Formats: sequence, C-alpha cells, structure tokens
Amino acid sequence: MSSSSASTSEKKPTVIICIGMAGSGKTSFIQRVNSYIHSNGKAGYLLNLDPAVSQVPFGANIDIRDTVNYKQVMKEYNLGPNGGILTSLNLFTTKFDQVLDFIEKRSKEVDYILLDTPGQIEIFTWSASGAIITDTLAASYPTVVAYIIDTPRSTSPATFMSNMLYACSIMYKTKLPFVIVFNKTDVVSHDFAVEWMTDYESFQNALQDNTTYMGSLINSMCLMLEEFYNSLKVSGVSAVTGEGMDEFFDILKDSVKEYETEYKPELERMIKAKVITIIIHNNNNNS
Ligand SMILES: Nc1nc2c(ncn2[C@@H]2O[C@H](COP(=O)(O)OP(=O)(O)OP(=O)(O)O)[C@@H](O)[C@H]2O)c(=O)[nH]1
Repeated sequence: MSSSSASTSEKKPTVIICIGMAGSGKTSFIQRVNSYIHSNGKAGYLLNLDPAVSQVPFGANIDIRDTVNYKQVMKEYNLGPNGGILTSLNLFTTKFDQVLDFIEKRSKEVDYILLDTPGQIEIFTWSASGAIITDTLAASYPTVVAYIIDTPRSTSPATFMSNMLYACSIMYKTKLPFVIVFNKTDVVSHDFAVEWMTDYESFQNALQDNTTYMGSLINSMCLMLEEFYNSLKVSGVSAVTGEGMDEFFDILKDSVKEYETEYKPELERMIKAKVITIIIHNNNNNS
C-alpha cells in the first residue's frame, strides 16, 4: 500500500465530491466553499471533472479540459454530447494515477480537495470511471459526497421525490458519508424539505391535491425512504450569499468522523479479505 493508504493516521485533506443535477449550483458551491476555507486560513485543491463546461469560475488546480478536448472526442468517435462527456471522462481516468500523484504531493499543504462533476449525474455516478475516481480517492483520503439540490426547483413533491431517489441511489452506490446540500436558500428556504423528511404527515398533506396514480406512488415511496432520511445529513446553503456555510462545515466534520469509524474499517476489512482470497488462490495453484 502507498503512503497515502487508508491505514495511516497522519492528517489528511478532506475530499468533497460535489454531485448534482445540471444547474443545481455545484460550481457556485465549490467557489463558495473555496472562498470560505480561504477566509478561515485553510487551503483547497480544486479539480474540474466536467469536460463540457465552457467556463470554470474558480482556478482549478487540475482541469479535465487540459487533458481531453471534449469537442474533438465527440468528432473523432462520432459521439453525441453525453457519449462525448463519458468518453472524455474515461480517457481522463486512464491518467488518474498521475492526478493522484499531484494530489499526494500537495496533500500536506491543503485541507480540502474539491471535485466538480458533470451535471449529467449518471455519467459520473454510474460509470466505471466515476467509480474508479471516487474509490481511489476514498481509499486514500477522508471522502464525503455533497449532493447539491436546487431548492427552489424542488418545492413540488414530485420533483423533490425524484431528487431524493437520485440521492438515495448515489448514497447506496458510493457507500460514502453523504450530505444533502439544499442550495439557493437565498431564493427559497429549505425548511419545507426538512419538514417533509422528518414529518411524513406534512409530506402527505403536500401531496393531498395529487390524486393520480403518481401521487399514491410518491406517497408510498416516501414511507420507503424513511430509513434513508434517518441516515441523512442535511444542510441548507446559498452559494451566492454564503449563508449556511458554518453549518455545512460542522456537518462535514461529522461526516469525516463517519468516514473514519464506518467507511475506513469496512474498506480495510475488504482489503484484508481480498488479500486472504489471493493467498488461498495462490496456495491452491501451487499445491
Ligand atoms: N440565487 C442563487 N442562484 C444560484 C446559487 N447557486 C448557483 N446559482 C445560480 O444557478 C445557476 C447554475 O449554477 P452553477 O454553479 O453553474 O450550477 P452547476 O450545477 O455547476 O451547473 P452545471 O455545470 O450545468 O452542472 C447559475 O446561474 C448560478 O448563478 C445560489 O445559491 N443562489
């Protein structure tokens, strides 16, 4: 195992992987987090993993666009926009060991590593490349997923539920500490969302007008998600005004503890089990 392995106890930067639908405010949130950490005398290391973005408002330390040209990839492989993003991410991931080296060299000076991902969520969360990037970072550094939600666009129960189902699937896929970040609270407070997540009846009331099949489906899904809601950490922020950032960082601290006490031991257990399997396999082959 390298010096950045999960078993070393030196202080390591926290990785925040920002995931969210297009326009939810991932990039703005990263920009805000970066300025917040700077104002607290901390340093960040920023990665842009969206090859199709035209402008990155923060100075990315590593930018996928420096490695792959998304438009050229589309042309060369005759792909549409999503195929172009996926292939660009795949090409970038083949060089991720070099990215890890860069990060490791800076890891003693930085406190946070921030990842901006493509708005086409599934390209990152359901691709082999996304899993490789997430897993390799999480094997070396305390890693937390920040799932960014556009609060004003989630005030209808149906949209809210779609977003929650997405979040649920990503949380169970990555198995990493997970923070739901309700963004744009300068436009709409996230109080309604917290209420829907903690009080089943209030969500039912909001659904009252929806007497369609979809309404009853959403209703039963809400019951199913109770367990998921209980394990969630929720934060409300405005990437524009900076409100809610103190609370987000408090939650982040708890999430890092969760990584240390739950994710890391499980990872070490899996590595041990794999090593034992390999030893047994080799012994069987040799005998
Ligand atoms: N009012 C308000 N607007 C915001 C906030 N955060 C982001 N926005 C706006 O929302 C829009 C999308 O923000 P981005 O940060 O580009 O969102 P994104 O998720 O990175 O978008 P993609 O790169 O398309 O995935 C922009 O017009 C932002 O100015 C916020 O906290 N409050």
